[in-house]
Amino acid sequence: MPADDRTYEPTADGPGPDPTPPSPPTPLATGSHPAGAPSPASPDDLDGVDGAPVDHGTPAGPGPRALAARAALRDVPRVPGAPKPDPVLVAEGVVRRFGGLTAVDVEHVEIQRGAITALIGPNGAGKTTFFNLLTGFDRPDEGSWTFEGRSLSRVPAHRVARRGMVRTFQLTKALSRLTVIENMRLGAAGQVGERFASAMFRRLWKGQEDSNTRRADELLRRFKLDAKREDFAGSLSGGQRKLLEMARALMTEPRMVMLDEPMAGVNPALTQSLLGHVKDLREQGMTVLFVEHDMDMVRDISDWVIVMAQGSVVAEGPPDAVMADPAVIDAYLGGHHDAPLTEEDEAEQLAAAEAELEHEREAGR
Ligand SMILES: Nc1ncnc2c1ncn2[C@@H]1O[C@H](COP(=O)(O)OP(=O)(O)OP(=O)(O)O)[C@@H](O)[C@H]1O
Repeated sequence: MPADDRTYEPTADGPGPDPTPPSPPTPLATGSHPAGAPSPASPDDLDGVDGAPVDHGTPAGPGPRALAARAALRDVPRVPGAPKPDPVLVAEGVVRRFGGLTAVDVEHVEIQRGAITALIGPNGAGKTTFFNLLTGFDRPDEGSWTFEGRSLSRVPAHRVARRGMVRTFQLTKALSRLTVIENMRLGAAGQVGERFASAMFRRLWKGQEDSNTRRADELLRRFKLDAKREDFAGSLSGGQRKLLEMARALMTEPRMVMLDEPMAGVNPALTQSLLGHVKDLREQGMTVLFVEHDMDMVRDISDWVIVMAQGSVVAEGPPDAVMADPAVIDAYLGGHHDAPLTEEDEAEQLAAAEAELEHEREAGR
């Protein structure tokens, strides 16, 4: 299958060693930064890509677009699949099975334009699989969805990006071996996974001194990564990688940005800066959908929260209401991956992992 037509690009390779481990999936726990606390922003954070000042509403309170998003969602019924006043993304009957396991079974979901929506749920709830489907990195067994009123079903990832919807994906090993500016140039091509990264990169390298480079440099300045321009992406800290992922996603000037665990592996020193940047996306008129286990972040920046459990949407509403919902707490407590492993489970998982490794070794011979 030609590179441009592939639909599934697993990004199993995570980033290299990070100074801070990812935050554990603590069910609905709160941590270092207070719920709902505004994030302090430096004056630099208030500049848009084009230099226009952007008010993301800190530290004085929510910005104008945040207030508008919350007002628009105020009367939305707090039920799974609730219709939104101005949905930018509508998914209908999306099902993805892996053998006998139904990983995603979303009856109906709508994402409000211009709002920050969090997608939460226990480990294995199907959040990442749903992200992969919506962004063309995987194909569903059933279902359809539209973005800005046009069908996106069966549209491959790079075309999804061209339509204005991008997602961040982890910096794979291949991308870690490229410099920061090279990663940014690659971002101009839309979303590509590791397998195609180097091929795409060679193609892009030809016209390097073009407008893409100018935009890349503007974004690097905005995300305070300009000093790292020529460094290998693999040498960045966990938080800087997240910033790079976000900056790279903005290369295609998207209207909707999907962030997969933006806080995982981020040093507390960079937390507020990252939150500020996500709020900036909303203040610039973008829609944000993000998967996150860090409930502080969810509370702090979301206008709306959608909860998945066992593949389905089980609750929706504003952050505080959702987090107090007994059905949500049950869903988390019922998340089988969150339960402590028994010794037997542990031995079983170890044996399965060893068998898989052995299988790979044999296949490689
Ligand atoms: N390629 C695959 N092959 C087989 N099963 C898969 C595959 N991808 C995901 N699954 C299974 O589908 C279910 C949903 O996984 P998914 O990663 O989407 O959950 P998640 O909510 O993103 O979890 P987490 O919060 O831990 O990232 C899990 O049971 C997972 O093991």
